[in-house]
Parts: sequence; structure tokens; C-alpha cells
Amino acid sequence: MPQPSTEEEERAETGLFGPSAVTAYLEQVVEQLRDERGGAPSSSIPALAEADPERFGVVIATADGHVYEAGSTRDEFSLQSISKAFTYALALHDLGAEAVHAKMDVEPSGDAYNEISLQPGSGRPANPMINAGAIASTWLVPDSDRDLRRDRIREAYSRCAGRDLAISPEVLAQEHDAGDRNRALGYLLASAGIIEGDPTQALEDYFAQCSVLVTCRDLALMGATLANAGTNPLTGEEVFDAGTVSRVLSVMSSCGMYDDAGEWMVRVGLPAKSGVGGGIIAVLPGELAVATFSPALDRHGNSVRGVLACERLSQDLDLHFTHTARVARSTVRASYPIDQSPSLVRRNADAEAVLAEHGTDAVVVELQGDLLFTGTETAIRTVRDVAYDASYVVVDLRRVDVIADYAMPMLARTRQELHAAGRTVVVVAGNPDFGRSFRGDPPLEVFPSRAAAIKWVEDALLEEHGGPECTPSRVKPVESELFSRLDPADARALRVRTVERSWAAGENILRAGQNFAGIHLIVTGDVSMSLRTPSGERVELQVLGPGMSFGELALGTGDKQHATLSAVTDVTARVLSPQTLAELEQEDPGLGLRLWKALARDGFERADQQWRDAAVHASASDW
Ligand SMILES: NC(=O)CC[C@H](N)C(=O)O
Repeated sequence: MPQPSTEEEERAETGLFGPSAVTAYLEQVVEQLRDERGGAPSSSIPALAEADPERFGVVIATADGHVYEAGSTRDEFSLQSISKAFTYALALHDLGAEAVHAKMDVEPSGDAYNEISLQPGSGRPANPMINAGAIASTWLVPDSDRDLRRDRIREAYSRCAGRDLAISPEVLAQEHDAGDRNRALGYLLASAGIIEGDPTQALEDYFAQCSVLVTCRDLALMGATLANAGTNPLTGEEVFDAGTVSRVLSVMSSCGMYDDAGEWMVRVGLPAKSGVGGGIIAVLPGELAVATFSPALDRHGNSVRGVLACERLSQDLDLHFTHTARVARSTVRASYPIDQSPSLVRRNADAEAVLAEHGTDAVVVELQGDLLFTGTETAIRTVRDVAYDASYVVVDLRRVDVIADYAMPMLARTRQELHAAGRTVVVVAGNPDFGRSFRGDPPLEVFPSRAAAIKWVEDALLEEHGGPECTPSRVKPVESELFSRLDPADARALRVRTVERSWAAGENILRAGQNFAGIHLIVTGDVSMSLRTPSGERVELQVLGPGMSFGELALGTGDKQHATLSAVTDVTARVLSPQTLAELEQEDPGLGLRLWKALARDGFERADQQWRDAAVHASASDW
């Protein structure tokens, strides 16, 4: 079955941009280590002893399924002991950790992989990565009614690799012929009651799993399945549950490289498993897997070039588990007072004055990435710090990918603590689950956009620090912004020429592109002004409230509405219709001229305000 290719591979074949920089790096590593000629292929069976020691491949497969390879990455070789990690996973998956732990411990033995040894006292093998534990793991995998044990094992490996892997009959026959030491282990396990009954079939199935043929690329995808918590990142199929994978990786960390495991964790720092066929997989949980292949082995039975390549990648790419803690510092994307990114609501002069004075009393904290413990701790510390000086905190979760279950109560408690101290936390979240993150009493305000959240906070600040004139629910036309620029007599003369119109919440009032439909003075309710992007996305520009006007800008844009106006709430307005305006020019040209001057001043000020808002919005990133 052909090996599945990824999009990068297909694109790289087109040659448009050439191989990725990651591939180029791996090619450089292969070339620089190719001259390392220490060690020799395993002499345990002819098929291994005859392997070409010059073959050398390195692959990185990311936990989201991107594969980068260099060197001999498509040549097949036998899996050998790397199989142990995956058979152990299958036994855990089938029987559970307790049943498996009754048959083998999880302690590093410090012995060679084929040591004839069981733990004193318990009589269990020290761990599943040495042959004694591995044979016990194989025995634990039950035949299913559909498949023999060895088919179940091979099929599980194939699901991790993303393609159908085969057992080499030649290697299997040679493992069988050379298997007396393993048979001694099998009967020792039976004598200790670890294997119950005849160990023969388990031994044959163990030989079979060692004889499964893989390529370096297959190994990397098998490792990436472990890095991706048990789900194959290319096929999306869950092969093992996350708890099983966590246990397997833990045991690989302490035992996967046999009596070189301690040195390995210091120099490479990744859970790994090697095999005398010349393969190694190393896994950075949640991020990637590295796979290497070169048949020449050191005295521990680990590939010489493979170990050097893993050390090199760990050091060059900072893969060591003690180096990957930086991600927490990137949890906080930005933090700024709301007056640096005011809402889209056009406020009257009184309201603007109050917000200018109190706008720093509310702060936005934008979070991103995964809120695991360190990310959550950083987020909590930041929210508490900003809340020290601010009464309102807007926590923007839209760029957060994951909030760990244990983080939810920590975030909820933080909100309660701030509430008890007179602070209010509101949340911006597209994911409804995230809205639960800060839940508690009083009920949490969750908004789909930051603009809506900031409007809510501004309204709260105006209610606290401004009078009713800041957030009027009703404004007479003669007190509107536009008419207040005129003499009272002119305002009254125009008021009698208006007609009342009303719209229900959600109703369209004016559409972009339609002809001028008159000057509208909002008496009650909120009106949203929006545009459609070329891709059809609706972008809200402003929210207008009582006392404000709309529709007149069409006069400056060729009599066509430049934006869509829709009722956010129920709306009533007084309208100077186009016909009324035409009659006014005939009947009282002086009043008409004074109206146009007031419009011009209002328009220029509004345009200036919009440019200033646009500059602020551009700096405060997208809405
Ligand atoms: N470390 C290894 O890869 C050893 C595998 C070999 N088939 C054995 O069982 O001894």
C-alpha cells in the first residue's frame, strides 16, 4: 500500500518553492553525520547482519501531521524492539494499567535489553521495554474473535503508521531460529506465573512483532501518533487513549534506551525507543516525533548515527523536555485600557468626557494558546494585576485554543475573588465552553466580540460616573446633535417638517447602495452601521444611539447610501425626507443653507472621529 503523502510533499514535488527549510535542515544533519561510522549492524540474525550500514535517514513528523524527511527514509527494515512500546500500549488499551502492572513493573533495570532477569520478590519483569517485559506484554494481548494476537498487534502498528505494515517471513524465520534466549525468558516468565500456561505462542507472536517491516517515515508517524495523544495525525484515527499514551511515554523516558536511558535523558531529553534493526523514535509530547534509521549499533544496541542525530536535533531545535516551558510567557497576547480601543458606539459630548476621564478604569486582557497550568497561572496573575487598578477587566479568549478542565475552577475562583473586591470580569469568547471558564455568581457576561464587551463596560462606566445625559434613552429632535448646531427657531422650524418612522429590532433601515432616503434623527433605540467586505463578511463600523443622525452621508457619496443601517433594538426616528428637503430649498433657502452648514460641520467632525477611531482600531488589532 503506497505511503500516504502530505500536502507539503505534493507541493514540494512541484518544485515551485523547493523543499521546506525544515527538510533542508534535516538534509544538512544527515550529510554532516554520514561520516560517523562507529558501531556495526546487529549480528543477532543474518537479515540484520547483512544490512547496509551506509543507510541513514532522519524524519520529523509533527503532532498535526506534517512530515519532513531526509536520507534513507523509505527503505524498509524490521521494527525489532521499537515494537515493544506499541504492544505495551495495546495491552494497556485492552486490559487497563492495573492488570498490566500486575505482570510487569515500570522501573528502569539498568540491564541490557535481553537480560535474563525478573524482579526479586514480585517475580515481575522490571519494565516492558526489556525482552522479559516485552514478551509478557505480547502474551497479555488477547486474541480477538476476529484476529489472532499477532494480527491485532500488526494491525495496531499499521493504524499508528497510517498504512498497512507487513511481517517479513524471512526475518520471522530467523528470529524463530535465533530465539533460544527469548525462549528461556518465556519459560522463566511461565515459571514465575507471569505468563499463565504455555509460553510458546506468545514467543512466536513476539518474534512476529519484531519482524514487522517499517520505514523511517512510518516510524515518525507512529511516534507522531504518540505525540498526538494516541490519534494518528494524518488519518485522524484514535489508536490509543491519551492515558495509555501518557504511561507509555513515561516508561519510554526511563527505560526506552535500556542501560543508556540515563545518559539519553540528559543529552536528548525525550521519551524514546530503539531497536536493533537500526531504528529510533523520540517523542516530544504534544508537538512532534523524530525518527532515525541507520543499522550500525553501539554497545547498548542503539543506532550510533541515530543517537547522534537525536542529540543534534534536540540541541539545535530545543526539543529537550526541560527547554519547552517557554510557551507560558506567550499566553498574554496584549493588555491595554479600553480607551485605547473604544467601542463602536458614537457617544455624545457628555459621555465622551466621562469616558476620557474613566477609560483607564477598564482593561482588556487578550489571551492566546493553551491554558494548561503554566498558561493559566500566567493568565490569573495578569488578570489580578490589572484588576488592582481597574474596576473592569475584559478577558478576550478568542485566540485561546484549549482551557484544561482543571483550569476552569481556577479561573472561576479568580473571578469570584475580584468580584468580592468590587471588580467586574467580562469575557469575550466564540467557544461557548470558554464562557463557562469564569462562571459563578453573578452570572458571567459573555460577548461574541470585543466591541460588544467594551460597549457594555462603557455603558457601565457612564452609568456609574455620568448623569442620565450620558446614556439618554430618548432624545427630542431639537436636542439632537445635528439640530443643536442650529438656532432654536431654525431647529423648531425643521422639527415640524419631520415625520416619525419606527423599526423593530433586527430590521434593516437603509441598505448600502440604495438612494438617499432622507436625514434620520434617532429619538430612541440603537442603530448599527455596517459594511460588507468583498468576501461578504459583515463589518460593524459604529453603533448610533438617541440624539444621533444617519442617512445624510449619502448626500456626499453620489446620493447612494455608503453603509447599511439596521435596528439593534426597537428604534424610532424623525425623518427629513428628500422631498421635504427639496421643498425647503424652494420655500426657505436660507434655512436650507443653514441646515447644510450644520450637516457639513457634523460630517467633518464625524469623519475626523472615524479616522481617529480607525487609527486606534488598527493599532488594537482586529475587532
Ligand atoms: N533491542 C532489540 O531490538 C532486540 C530485538 C530482538 N528481536 C530480541 O528480541 O532480542
